[in-house]
Amino acid sequence: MTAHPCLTASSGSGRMASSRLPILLALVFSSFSFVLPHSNRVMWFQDLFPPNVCPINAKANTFYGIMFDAGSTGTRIHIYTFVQKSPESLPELEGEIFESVKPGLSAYADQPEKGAETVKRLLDMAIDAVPPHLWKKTPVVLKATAGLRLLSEEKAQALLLEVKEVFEESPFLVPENSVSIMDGSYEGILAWITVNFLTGQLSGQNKHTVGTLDLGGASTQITFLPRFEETLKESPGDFLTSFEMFNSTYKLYTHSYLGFGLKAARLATLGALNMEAVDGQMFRSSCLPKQLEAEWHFGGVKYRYGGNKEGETGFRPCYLEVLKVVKGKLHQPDEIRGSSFYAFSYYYDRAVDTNLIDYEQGGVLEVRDFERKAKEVCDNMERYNSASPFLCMDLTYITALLKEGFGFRDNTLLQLTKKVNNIETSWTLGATFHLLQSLGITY
Ligand SMILES: Nc1nc2c(ncn2[C@@H]2O[C@H](COP(=O)(O)OP(=O)(O)O)[C@@H](O)[C@H]2O)c(=O)[nH]1
Ligand SMILES: [Ca+2]
Repeated sequence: MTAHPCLTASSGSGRMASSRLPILLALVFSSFSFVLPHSNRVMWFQDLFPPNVCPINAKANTFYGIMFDAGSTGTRIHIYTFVQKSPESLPELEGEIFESVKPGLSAYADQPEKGAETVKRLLDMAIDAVPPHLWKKTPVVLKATAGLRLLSEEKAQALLLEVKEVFEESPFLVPENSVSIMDGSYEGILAWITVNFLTGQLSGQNKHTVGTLDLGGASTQITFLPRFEETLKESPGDFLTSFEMFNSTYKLYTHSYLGFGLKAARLATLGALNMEAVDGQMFRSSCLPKQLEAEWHFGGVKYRYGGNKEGETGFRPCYLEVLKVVKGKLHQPDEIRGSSFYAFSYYYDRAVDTNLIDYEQGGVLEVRDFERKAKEVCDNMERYNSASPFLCMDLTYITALLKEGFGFRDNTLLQLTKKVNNIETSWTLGATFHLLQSLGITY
């Protein structure tokens, strides 16, 4: 059978996600208020590539936005497709093409050109996905997060400069400030916008927004819309930010804790975070299998680590080690104790790794579920068959971060979500809305 031309045109390894399921996501670009009309439309060829993202089938009313997430552990491209069916109707978010590469840009701190090359390879996917006559109208932006925040200014800027060159050489629209390090508070706000938009909470009268928890490699964010006056009064000033989008102003509680991402926390637990010259030093922990001795590369630095050969291992000593990393270091808003949160990134990944949730479906957990798994893994470390020697440490850190860091209760509910209506729950969608808004792009 001959492959459909659409498949040939977009045959990269990219995955196309379409918001084809009952909800079609519509947005009003003029006012940027978003509505969620219902549709049971079945798209032609929908399981492979919906026609609207196939260049050969692209309709005149399709437009695109390209957002790169330069995270500490990987670089990802999100190519969003919007469709306006008639001049009177509202443009709709139609789908997303998503692809990622590892490691992240910060691993190329001393080879900025090589780092930029990884961005170029991802951008080539957009050349296939966006029809040529729309290239000039399609904005491309890269925002870096904690990995680059932790590099020296000089090294980070060298990387960003090389990426900027890649963008300038591409046929896409390169807005001012298209390559930058994102402020941590935006990371939380934009992820909150994404999740609440995708779950339909930003439209209509009865807005019941949900808080979001993102656990990256190098930093972690918590964001929610405070309901109680107390929270506004008791929070440090820089934890509260007003943000305007979709014709509403949201006064959000948000904070990004740099150095509290899962991988940075491993280094902190090992006592190796921010060590300038590691020089073959061995870092040991009771959270690792006793006999383990290995090497680990993070942010372009090599670390040697191992288990407590002679000493204790297991959940209790591990928890005490990890506690030192989080105890008293995070602000604890009372209001969150009883509420439920959407959680993604490494919360999701580690819950999948330990069969707490299904990879495709996600699920709802209580904070104590992470603790139960941490005990199970840490107290059976020699027998537990895990892909990563850090599984005990990671689960213990997640438990301590949630309970002792943020102050959640054992029974606080966490909605573990990777995708909503087939769109990745990432700050990148919120950032794309913001970008299109600032560029005044309407069809
Ligand atoms: N759901 C979702 N998770 C993502 C996406 N991109 C990265 N992640 C997760 O983010 C985590 C890595 O964090 P990363 O962004 O590299 O580090 P950061 O710079 O500290 O935020 C891993 O758990 C990834 O699975 C995405 O588009 N969607
Ligand atoms: Ca991230």
